[in-house]
Amino acid sequence: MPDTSALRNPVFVAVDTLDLAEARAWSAALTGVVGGIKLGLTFFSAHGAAGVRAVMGVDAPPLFLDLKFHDIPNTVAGAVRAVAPLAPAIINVHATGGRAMMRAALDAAGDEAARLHLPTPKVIAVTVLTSLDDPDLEATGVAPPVLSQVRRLAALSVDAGLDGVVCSPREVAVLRADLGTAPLLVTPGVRPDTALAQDQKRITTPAQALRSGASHLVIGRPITGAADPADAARRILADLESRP
Ligand SMILES: O=c1ccn([C@@H]2O[C@H](COP(=O)(O)O)[C@@H](O)[C@H]2O)c(=O)[nH]1
Repeated sequence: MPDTSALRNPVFVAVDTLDLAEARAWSAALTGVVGGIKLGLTFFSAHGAAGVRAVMGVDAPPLFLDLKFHDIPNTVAGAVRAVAPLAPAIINVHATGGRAMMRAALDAAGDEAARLHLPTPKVIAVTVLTSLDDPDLEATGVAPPVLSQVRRLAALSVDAGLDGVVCSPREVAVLRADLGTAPLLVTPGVRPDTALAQDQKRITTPAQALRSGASHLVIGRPITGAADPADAARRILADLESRP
């Protein structure tokens, strides 16, 4: 079974590119360095399941297939069944899809993995995108602060039986206190001190995210945008190891 334990290596690199050759090169360079590879909407929309297979070599670390499904329960269940043969370690849905949709995703993931004799993927839910702040949330019709909405959706996700949530590292400490040690708390919005925030609005450093209780850190452009992605990832990991 793929090891999704964050304690061994918490960093999942976000491979966000339209270019298949570039994705393969990053994956090869980062295999053995990072704890996992995250493929999301950019890559999957361009290359689909065949692209995922091309990027995930035999030695590749666990796959987080970040497709953020958000639809009615029957449709999400179908999408989950469709990606199950790719053997992702983690898949996700939007928590705002509601309890029945999250249950449908969970059930489909378990049933299809069993049918295919594959390990069951962890199913987690996105709470509030890390690119949103309080005014952005309010503009969507949801009352701020973001933290309240994150707590509400995280509680709903765990109550629905999901394995954890995607949140910003800024919410992790509160969610650990709310939910305990079991749920995966997967955090994008992670930026080393020297990196630009870019379109991320709720960020912390990798060390702060881990110290707060994140189980997995999703880091994309600070690694893939570097001249030497493997070196950038090693620096982040060395920094994490050097801190108590
Ligand atoms: O709330 C969310 C959910 C998912 N993401 C994804 O994580 C990576 C972050 O990449 P960076 O380059 O480190 O910003 C990206 O693939 C997003 O789709 C997120 O950022 N926030």
